[in-house]
Amino acid sequence: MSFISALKRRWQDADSLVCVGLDPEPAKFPAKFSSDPDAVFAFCRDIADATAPYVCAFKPQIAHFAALAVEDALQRLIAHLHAAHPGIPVILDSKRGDIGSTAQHYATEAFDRYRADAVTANPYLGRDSLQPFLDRADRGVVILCRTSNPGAGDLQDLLVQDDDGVARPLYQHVAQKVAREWNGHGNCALVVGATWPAQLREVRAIVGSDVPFLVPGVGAQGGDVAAVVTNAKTADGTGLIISSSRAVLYASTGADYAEAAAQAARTLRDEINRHR
Ligand SMILES: O=c1ccn([C@@H]2O[C@H](COP(=O)(O)O)[C@@H](O)[C@H]2O)c(=O)[nH]1
Repeated sequence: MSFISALKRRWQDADSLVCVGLDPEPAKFPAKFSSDPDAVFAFCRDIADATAPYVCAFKPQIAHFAALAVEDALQRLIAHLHAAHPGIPVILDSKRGDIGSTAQHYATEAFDRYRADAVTANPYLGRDSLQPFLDRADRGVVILCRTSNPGAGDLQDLLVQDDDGVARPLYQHVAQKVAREWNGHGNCALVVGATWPAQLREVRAIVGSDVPFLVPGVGAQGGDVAAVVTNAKTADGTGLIISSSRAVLYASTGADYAEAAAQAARTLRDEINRHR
């Protein structure tokens, strides 16, 4: 099943738009992991198993594994997610982007090595840099549009003339490219941060209802859940993958870490659903 089909099914089956981000930081792990040589895998597995009933997707962030030189733990974690939670799509957050010949290797890394259902990608190098990802029709390509960080506007807000001579911010061009040219296989999604409610509304107006949004920035970054849902949901009350990492992962650093993570994911799901 394609990424988009699996996502749509999961939105319905779990009645959830929540994505749990898997961003391991061993310094924040509960004490029981201090002498575990496989702590990164074990902690992420426990969090995923506890939160699975409440999510539409998982999003491991590759830098958190690579910095610790535990890419093998990421590989085993994604294998575990597929085996233990079939039907929950896995989005590898690696924000790749390079010339086409190298991008081909990044696509192989994400989809064949890690077996991710979707990958985040940076559009800055243009269409050919995304093509190896776009060509994998069964997998998702989640393209950075308006990111959640405070400096997002430094480049993404720069005004650029479109083909009709109208000046638009760069992030709107990305949205237009996806809607009009890059989504031929129907496998694109966009990253739009929860910290930018006005831009969420603008981008939804540009792309319509066929392009899901991955929305990081609720929880630790302070994004307003109600504004996200109100401004960016589609007519059927879906269209969103609202991602939270630290606020779920480290809801408790005590022995109850898994239960606390499950509670945080459930609470977020319920808050989102009140506004759908
Ligand atoms: O615009 C973006 C794109 C990606 N991210 C990633 O999402 C999580 C956010 O973590 P929180 O702990 O929920 O703040 C993290 O992996 C980022 O790399 C983003 O925040 N904004």
